[in-house]
Amino acid sequence: MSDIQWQPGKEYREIIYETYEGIAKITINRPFRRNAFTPRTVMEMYDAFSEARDDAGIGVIILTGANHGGAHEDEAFCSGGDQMVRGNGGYVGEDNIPRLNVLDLQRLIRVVPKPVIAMVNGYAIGGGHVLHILCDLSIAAETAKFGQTGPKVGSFDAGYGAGYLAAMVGQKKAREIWYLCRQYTAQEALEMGMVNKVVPFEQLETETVQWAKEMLQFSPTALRFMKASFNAATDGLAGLQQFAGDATLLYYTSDEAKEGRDAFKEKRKPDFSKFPKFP
Ligand SMILES: CC(C)(COP(=O)(O)OP(=O)(O)OC[C@H]1O[C@@H](n2cnc3c(N)ncnc32)[C@H](O)[C@@H]1OP(=O)(O)O)[C@@H](O)C(=O)NCCC(=O)NCCSC(=O)CCC(=O)c1ccccc1C(=O)O
Repeated sequence: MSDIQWQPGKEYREIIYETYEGIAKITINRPFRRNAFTPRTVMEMYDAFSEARDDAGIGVIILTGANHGGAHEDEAFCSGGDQMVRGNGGYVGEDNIPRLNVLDLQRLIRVVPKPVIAMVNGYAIGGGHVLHILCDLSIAAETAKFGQTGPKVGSFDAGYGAGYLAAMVGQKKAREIWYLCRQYTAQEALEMGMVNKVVPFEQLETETVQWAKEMLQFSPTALRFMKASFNAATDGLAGLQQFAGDATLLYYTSDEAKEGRDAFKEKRKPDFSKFPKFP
């Protein structure tokens, strides 16, 4: 898709993890099923996002789908849960336990304190559509298609897939998307505010990496707080917890907080008198 020299990272079975100059790229690699996810795919994505989160050299994460080598119109970002492994109580993996573990991944994409870009190379459908919605930014190929299928296949996402989508595109449009199970073009997704930019398929990766590089020039702490503050506005107490956690992290790095810690360790009374009481 581009001539960017991605470096291979940790190895997985159903996804690919690569890095390039501060950017991590996570690619769902099940093109024969339009990149539908199994419990294993989701566990691997969870692990890869955690890997990118813990790596202090990584500032931006890209999520995308593997191409299967057909016409661009056939490519997929992700077609949601793999219906072939859907059992009674969720999606069944090799351990025979039925799971809806994509919900854990949704939370992680929200709370990972680095911008996540959905590089939508083709179909973003069902649970795959929800994943792109949850990413901080979405860059789409002109040929990408968007939509929910829940009511058609006996499923629904009444969490982020409904409420956060409605916050993004408006109540009427979100209801249309879910009630009618239609597919929308990349241009329509752009007009609805679900996508930041649409480019020809051939330029998708170069454009996405360019957006990542622009953000990498900026203060990671400022970007972290902006992400947390956008989440706090929509995620209730869980959003506030994330924002509060970031504030605590920043506070831990201050001499004022260190005085409290050091006084405890040195078995003395803390002296906070020297710290300014800002207006
Ligand atoms: C994506 C399509 C529109 C692509 O169409 P097309 O290019 O014509 O390709 P096909 O010939 O249909 O597909 C090629 C090949 O892939 C198989 N396949 C495609 N999608 C899936 C899938 N999701 N699961 C299993 N297999 C799939 C297809 O059968 C073909 O295989 P062959 O062997 O070659 O025949 C189109 O494929 C399509 O519409 N796919 C289905 C989309 C869909 O309905 N997805 C499921 C939605 S429900 C969901 O994702 C639940 C997610 C979830 O876990 C969840 C749980 C709880 C709360 C929230 C969620 C959440 O939503 O995240």
